[in-house]
Amino acid sequence: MFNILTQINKNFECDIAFEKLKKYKDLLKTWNSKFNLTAITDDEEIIKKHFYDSLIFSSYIDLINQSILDIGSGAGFPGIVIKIFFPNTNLVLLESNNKKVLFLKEVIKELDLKNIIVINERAEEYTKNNIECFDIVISRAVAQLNILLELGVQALKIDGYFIALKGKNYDLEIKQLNKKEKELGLLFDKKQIVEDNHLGLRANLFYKKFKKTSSLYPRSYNKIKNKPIGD
Ligand SMILES: C[S@@+](CC[C@H](N)C(=O)[O-])C[C@H]1O[C@@H](n2cnc3c(N)ncnc32)[C@H](O)[C@@H]1O
Repeated sequence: MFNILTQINKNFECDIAFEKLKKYKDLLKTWNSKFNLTAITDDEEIIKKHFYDSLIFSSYIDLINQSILDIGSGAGFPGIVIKIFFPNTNLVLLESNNKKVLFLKEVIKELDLKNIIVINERAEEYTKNNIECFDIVISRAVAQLNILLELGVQALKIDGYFIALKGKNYDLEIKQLNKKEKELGLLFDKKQIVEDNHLGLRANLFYKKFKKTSSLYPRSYNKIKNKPIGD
């Protein structure tokens, strides 16, 4: 059922991981009827559009022993899936929605995942108080790049990677930044483009932190939203 994942990495062929993934999928479907966690409910679609999509980036970066912050984890993408396949990572799932936080905690308990916690807070508050704590900050489908990078950059260590999992409009989002990511202490490093019949175009963008981020960032959410960097 999960064989498609071995296209990303043949080491993903592991009974324990697949067992956890199956449990996760079942929990997602059960809780979805109460909490409306995802519009994707078909088994094959969950595997491709959530599980597979959450792992594509992992072929471009070494995740062993890395501390990772997943901003706006929602129902656990990509954070929970990363944890299942890379058990020796340290994961923080950051999510502002209470119901999603309850679900994430239930998944962690039921799948018996270790070194992973859920924080019920907004990213712009959390990152202000957790400066340079993570090797990797990652996020999928939370905000446009010119907002997202400011929300998360303070929490990233120097030389760490900010990875934004994006779709077909990634080019426009990069243009909107007007190269102002440098002001945050980030440099565009590389991109991974994958085109697929079911997923469409996926663009995983890797930014590297080259210097400390000014304490001016992140600004309040209203300021970020009304005047994103690069505007
Ligand atoms: C569209 S969902 C995407 C969820 C998941 N990353 C995925 O790809 O399926 C966006 C999630 O980000 C959360 N979110 C939005 N802004 C946030 C913020 N500033 N801090 C923390 N979470 C946030 C929302 O509550 C929501 O669960």
